[in-house]
Amino acid sequence: MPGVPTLEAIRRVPKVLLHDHLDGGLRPRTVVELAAATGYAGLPTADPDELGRWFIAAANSGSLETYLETFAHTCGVMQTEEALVRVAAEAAEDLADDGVVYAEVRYAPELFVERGLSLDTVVEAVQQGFAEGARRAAERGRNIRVVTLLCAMRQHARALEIAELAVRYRDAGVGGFDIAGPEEGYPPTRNLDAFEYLRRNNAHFTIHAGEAFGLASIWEAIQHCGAERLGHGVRIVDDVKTAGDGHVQLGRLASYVRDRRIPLEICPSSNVQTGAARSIAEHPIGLLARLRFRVTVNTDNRLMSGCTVSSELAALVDAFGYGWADLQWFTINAMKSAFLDFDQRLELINTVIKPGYAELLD
Ligand SMILES: O=c1[nH]cnc2c1ncn2[C@@H]1O[C@H](CO)[C@@H](O)[C@H]1O
Ligand SMILES: [Zn+2]
Repeated sequence: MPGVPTLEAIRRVPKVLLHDHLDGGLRPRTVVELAAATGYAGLPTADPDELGRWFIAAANSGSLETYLETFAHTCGVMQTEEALVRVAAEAAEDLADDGVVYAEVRYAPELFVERGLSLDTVVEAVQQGFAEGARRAAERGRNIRVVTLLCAMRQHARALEIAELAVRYRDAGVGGFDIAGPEEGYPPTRNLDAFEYLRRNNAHFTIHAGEAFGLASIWEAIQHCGAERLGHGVRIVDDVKTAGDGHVQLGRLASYVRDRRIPLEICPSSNVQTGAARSIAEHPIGLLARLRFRVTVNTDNRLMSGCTVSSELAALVDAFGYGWADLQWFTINAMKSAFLDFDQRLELINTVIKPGYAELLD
């Protein structure tokens, strides 16, 4: 089936996901059922279809801060071990059904302790859920490997504690660390102690930067904090100048990011919803991919954007005319950038990804 990649065909090829939030990927029906089971009374509606539409509309706000308000409801229903196990298991199954073969799913453990769970219990419940979900998917012939990333929230002051948690569980499925939450007013250097601790312990971390705020945030994340990857990072285009004759010139920071092959975890639909990009067609990913930055394509929040990895890729095919070779490039970029041992990354590239695209490339 070479030719233009359709959504159905894209769903069948192996894909890799590096930036997906556990609390942004629940099934609407699960939110409703967990609200009933746990006594959470804050949902705007108990009808799953309506609720799904509500999340997308509410997240379509044009600002990161308003977009983030929708997480009160998902976190509200994720305060018990049973709920965490179920949400993680369903996430693994949904990603596997979309053809994702390797995923890094992130969440902030500190958001799930409102009813007395300990941080350790939260991590163990989520790991159990992913193991169960991956096993159920494998029974249906869908193999997926899921690694978790622990986020600290920028506006709280628990980053060091969460970094320690990530290191404590690194041999139990936790692949790394991240900071999330509102970007403006919360520069990554506020959490320098956490990043220094992680580096001393040879641990992996990415930082949400260059989404709602610009180059200063990206520069701090890389040069002060030592981030290996950038969550979003789209604002790096502010350091790329295109002259009237089409000549493109990279500033020092953009050059550094490209030269060092620092992965950009791009989430197109999410960026349109928060106002970081005007539309998919005008999204900086087109330019960044053309300039051969280490671009990866991600969902961010499947519930709030009503998307999957396949639908994000299909939207890019529509907007930029990408073919199978481009989709394989995004996928291999992501696999190369994963917080996974080098030999395991290589094995997935050679035994799963390349064979999955081989007959589509002419
Ligand atoms: O695009 C984003 N930028 C910054 N923070 C985000 C984004 N998406 C989700 N979260 C935040 O990350 C927390 C942990 O998963 C979520 O609760 C949400 O507040
Ligand atoms: Zn994110």
